[in-house]
Amino acid sequence: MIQFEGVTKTYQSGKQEIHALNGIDLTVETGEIFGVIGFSGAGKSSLIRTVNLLERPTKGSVKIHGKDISTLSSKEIRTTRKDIGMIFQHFNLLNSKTVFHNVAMPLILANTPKDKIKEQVKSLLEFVGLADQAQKYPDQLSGGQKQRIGIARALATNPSVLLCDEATSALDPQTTQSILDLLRKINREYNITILLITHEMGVIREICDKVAVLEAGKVIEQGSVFDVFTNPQQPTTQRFVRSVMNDELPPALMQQIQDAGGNHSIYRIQFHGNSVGRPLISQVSREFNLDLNVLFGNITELQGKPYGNLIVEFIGDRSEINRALAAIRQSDATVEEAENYAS
Ligand SMILES: Nc1ncnc2c1ncn2[C@@H]1O[C@H](COP(=O)(O)OP(=O)(O)OP(=O)(O)O)[C@@H](O)[C@H]1O
Repeated sequence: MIQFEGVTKTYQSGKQEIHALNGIDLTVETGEIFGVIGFSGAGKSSLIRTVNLLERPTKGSVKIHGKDISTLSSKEIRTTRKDIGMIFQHFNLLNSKTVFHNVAMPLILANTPKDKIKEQVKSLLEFVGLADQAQKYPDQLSGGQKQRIGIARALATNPSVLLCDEATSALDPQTTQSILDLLRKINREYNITILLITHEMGVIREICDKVAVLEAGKVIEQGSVFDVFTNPQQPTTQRFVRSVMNDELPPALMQQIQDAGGNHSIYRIQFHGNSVGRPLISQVSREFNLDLNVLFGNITELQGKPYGNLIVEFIGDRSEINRALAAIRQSDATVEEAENYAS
């Protein structure tokens, strides 16, 4: 478990004070994949650097498995470092050393016997799918392969926590997917807690259990990925969610609605849980004698749960529309007026 309690980080830049973190309270439970998202300058790197002991909080504490890491003795720091693996956007490999040597590095530093190193590096390279690349140099490999070496190196000391600093930001979408699959495998098979920072909401959607949104050094929203994606509260969170959950009407259709004039009753309906599989729209149309014009729709999966999103024009008697909306709200669905689309 990682706990941030009132974490503040202030940098001194000449005479200027830069408040990178302003009282962060977050708890990452053991075995969780926790994502922190924010735009550039939000404070993500500063946050992750307080966990790997590269920065000390100006105020507040960071606890790993209940222990405040700022009060550790140098011996405890060495032990704690072994318990925290880290991977980086630009991999941070030693280009003059072989793949084998890069992965072996943390074990060499920990004075591990040579035969043990050989055995462990072999099994790590097998785990990340690079068993046949041990004698190559990083420059001879692709970005995805380099990140796999980074991951093998991070796992060498059997950490219980893995920190990922924009680990897929330099990779193409297909390679990103394979690295995210590998991270999920590490989490599930070894119960390693993963804390990742990213500016890509797709990464959060793909593998995280929980998410926190960071803005100007503060957590402005946090929760389960399902809750935050289906009901984002803050404008910044809504922007991030929109970047991956395309639920906007095509401009030509929007124009058509506006050109038609009149009062449109256009609503956004979100289906969760049991309501996803039900023929709610046709039932409502029949029962309340309404025409329902589906303008947009998609069904996706979040954390293994189906989630549907429809934008629907209700055509018919106003009082019947109101009754229909009340009936939809009674099921596992939420309805809100899509005001932007009305003329
Ligand atoms: N060592 C430092 N000295 C002075 N200011 C710093 C230092 N490190 C970060 N900052 C400042 O702190 C703020 C937060 O930076 P940080 O790198 O933590 O954000 P970030 O969300 O990781 O951004 P990016 O995605 O661009 O890396 C920024 O205003 C940055 O300029």
